[in-house]
Amino acid sequence: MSTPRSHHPASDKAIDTQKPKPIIWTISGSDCSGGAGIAADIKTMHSLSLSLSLNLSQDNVEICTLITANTSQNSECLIAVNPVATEILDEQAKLLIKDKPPTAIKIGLLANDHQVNWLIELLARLKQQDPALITVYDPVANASVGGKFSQIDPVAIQTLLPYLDVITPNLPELEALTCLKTETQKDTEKSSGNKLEKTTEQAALQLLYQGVTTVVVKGGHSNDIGTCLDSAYSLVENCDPASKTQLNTLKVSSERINTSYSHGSGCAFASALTLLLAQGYLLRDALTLTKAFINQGLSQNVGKNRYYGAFAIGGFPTDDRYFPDVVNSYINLPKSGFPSLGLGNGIDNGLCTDSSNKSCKEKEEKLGLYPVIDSLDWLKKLLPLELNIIQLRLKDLPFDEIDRQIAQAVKLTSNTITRLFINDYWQLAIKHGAYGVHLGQEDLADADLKAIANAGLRLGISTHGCYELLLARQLKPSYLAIGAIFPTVTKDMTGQIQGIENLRHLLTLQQDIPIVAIGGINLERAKVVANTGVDSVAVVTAITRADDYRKAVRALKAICQ
Ligand SMILES: Cc1ncc(COP(=O)(O)OP(=O)(O)O)c(N)n1
Ligand SMILES: Cc1ncsc1CCOP(=O)(O)O
Ligand SMILES: [Mg+2]
Repeated sequence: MSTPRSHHPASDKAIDTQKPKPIIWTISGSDCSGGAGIAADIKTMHSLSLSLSLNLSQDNVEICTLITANTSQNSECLIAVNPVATEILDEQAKLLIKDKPPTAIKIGLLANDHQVNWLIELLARLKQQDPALITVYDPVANASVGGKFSQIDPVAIQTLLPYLDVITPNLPELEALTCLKTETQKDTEKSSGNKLEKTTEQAALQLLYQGVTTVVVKGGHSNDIGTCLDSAYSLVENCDPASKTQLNTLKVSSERINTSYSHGSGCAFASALTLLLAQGYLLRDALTLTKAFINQGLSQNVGKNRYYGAFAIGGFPTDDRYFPDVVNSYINLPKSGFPSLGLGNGIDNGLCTDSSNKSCKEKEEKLGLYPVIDSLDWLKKLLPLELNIIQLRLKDLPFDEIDRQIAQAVKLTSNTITRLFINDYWQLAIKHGAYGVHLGQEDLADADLKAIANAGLRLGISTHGCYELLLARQLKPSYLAIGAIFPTVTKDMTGQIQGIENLRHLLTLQQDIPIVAIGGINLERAKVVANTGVDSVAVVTAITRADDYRKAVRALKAICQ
């Protein structure tokens, strides 16, 4: 499965227009009432794709349909399935392969074993031709309105698993696929939450060992009436099946939305996930956005007196209230978060100890330009240019030298208006009393966040997409960085290029935390980035490789103010 977002060219306009248009096949049943199946798939993918682009006229997906069954159902009952012959499906697939080869395939209702066997052959062929093909299977077994869709032999499904990137069972479907009991057991008092979760995890593991790459378990049918937890499980690459830490788990949880208008929400879930993966979102972000999309649809029907009970398909979710909580494993979290940067709110920015120094006490409106530099030489050159913030990002130096340079940098910036952030070395930042620390996602795992907060240091955190942003937001940091906005020569950011549209979407989740944009930002791109409303623009080479760094700083400062 290819998950990284594609590299975007320089300008905003080019970013809007030059994304490859994915072709998505949906192999699913038709619901004559239009709420689920193929109809839900088409509506979901077009609606998401149209609203994904800020330029609303651009529908960035091509959808082809292979209908497996013509079902007779409405919002109250399912009375017939009527499978389509595999000869017809095969004829259609052969035609489509010629001029519309798929980027991704969303699979829904499979009506019988013949169809499963046909699909296995088809996927084997297509995956051989294009190993990047994304396949997502929603193993619909029962209709939400009651009634069984198919009597497929579980062994046939097991043979299908190696050709699937993602399978999206709800808890009853997971039980049916694995013969393991999960959280749907009514017996909640006897079994602790943890024990139940283990069983779900074990069931997911079983499917992973049978060959599917990722199992996304939808928690809608769990006994927990307060929350709804969706989890994605995949194996750590090259893991030893005997080892105990072999699972990668992502969990997103939301308050449960009580509505009976959910007909078609499973199809919408798998379709949204397929579209987002085909658009290049990483699994963690595709999962988070899909959950937000589903919450948005379910919320729209709460308390309304509608005559038909279908899930409401909206656009790309941008409203914070629909986004789930990312379940974190942070321990030792400081309760009240980290100090603010004292921007334009009358709060002392904490930089000045000399009360006679007037300029030092001034409050800025915006953080503005944020140079990230790798030496004391650069710090000395930039300090006279009166920047609100600078980061010292030292790499590949002996520890003693890093210690010495950080101590010196703190001295040089004391009693200036410049906030000095130290990258990575949080202990040395505390030791020498720096203004703040910048940490990446991996750095966070080893950092003592309480010690940083207790020492009164500010904290900036790198994020790359909505999952990490929601995760980092829980720490109440002093700022959040989003990157890389564009491809950059400074650091390998393969698969993490956000683009301007995604930056705009992410800004809707910032709450009151200042946002710093970083990665591949030069003078020309800085205008587009600043126009999104970010609080700060961080750059390395736009300054360090400029012909005239003073001129570059002046120009960038003017854009970013
Ligand atoms: C402002 C800002 N944003 C992002 C980064 C990257 O930090 P990190 O992910 O920890 O990577 P390294 O810089 O350590 O390579 C940053 N330094 N500053
Ligand atoms: C450190 C870092 N983190 C994300 S992108 C990046 C490098 C930014 O450098 P440049 O401004 O030269 O693209
Ligand atoms: Mg780091």
